[in-house]
Amino acid sequence: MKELVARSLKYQAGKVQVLDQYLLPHEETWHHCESVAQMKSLILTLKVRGAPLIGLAASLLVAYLAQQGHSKAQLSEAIDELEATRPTAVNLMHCMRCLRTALQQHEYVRAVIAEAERLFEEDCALCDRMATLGATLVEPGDNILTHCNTGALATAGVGTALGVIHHAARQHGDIHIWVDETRPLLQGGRLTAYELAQWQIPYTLLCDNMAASLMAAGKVDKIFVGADRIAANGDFANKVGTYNLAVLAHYHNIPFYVVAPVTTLDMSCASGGDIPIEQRAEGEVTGVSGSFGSCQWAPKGAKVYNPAFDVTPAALITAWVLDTGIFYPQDVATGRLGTA
Ligand SMILES: CSC[C@H]1O[C@H](OP(=O)(O)O)[C@H](O)[C@@H]1O
Repeated sequence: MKELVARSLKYQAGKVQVLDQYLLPHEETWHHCESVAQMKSLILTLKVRGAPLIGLAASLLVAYLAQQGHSKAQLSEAIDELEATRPTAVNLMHCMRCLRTALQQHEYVRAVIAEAERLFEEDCALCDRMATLGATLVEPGDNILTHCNTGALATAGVGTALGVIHHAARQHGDIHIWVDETRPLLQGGRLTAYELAQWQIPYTLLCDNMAASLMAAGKVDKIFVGADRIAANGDFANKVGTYNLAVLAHYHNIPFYVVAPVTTLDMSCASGGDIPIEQRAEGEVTGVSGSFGSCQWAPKGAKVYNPAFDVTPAALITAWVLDTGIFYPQDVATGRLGTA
């Protein structure tokens, strides 16, 4: 396998290495991953996270196991297990489907390794295409609001929605970013703030429930978010709280853009109602535990609702920024969403 290096995932010195995103921003710790069980745990605990990245990390691990001499049957089992780790982000299923096809080849070891390398390098290239396309929608002086984390940490390239912001800031210089902290796991407050600071892009952090008053005050010009799965009719699933922003943006006539690789499109889902939504543990809502502290604020035994994602209907979306182009509602209506 060739050396592959991204912001939070790399194959280097013969090892699959992942940056522990749960410990960011205060600790940069890399884990060396050698087994399916270990990769599943890293993905389930969001130490490895981000729709494109979880697919790529799983792919690198399968390629590593192939290189280590695992049998076709063992690799097939590994692919099935990894594919079932998190149900919403379709990039994971896309990557595992690609490896399953490679595994059917006679020279399956070489084919699986080549496919994992292709997926990694392809994601890096299409992040740049999306960022370049999306930056054409940004104007000098824009105040842009974003949700969760969709940067280089979540992909093999510059990111999706945050990649657009990165390229737009390089072009216009004077844009400012409103960062939703993104309860309960604070991907915005911990990771997006961290990436924007490293890129020296001005930002202001806010609690998710503050976005409405910001829009009412006319302080948000555009909203850019990522996606975990886009249905055939343009509805999409993304980090919970995205739907809130879309409804508010519609009410306040603020352009609302979703940015994702075309592999996020799942034509087998006719509409958003067909997208499986991951439900997560109560402890993420009742308190916090990790490098950023540990305490429980809710009473013991509190009942909790903790969906990791929500679904935004296509009617609330201004445009879909994919690596194959920028698509508008009329493109969805004529079945052109995603076509190059
Ligand atoms: C380019 S990342 C897309 C997507 O993934 C994130 O989910 P998670 O942090 O649970 O892995 C979030 O929904 C991002 O918008």
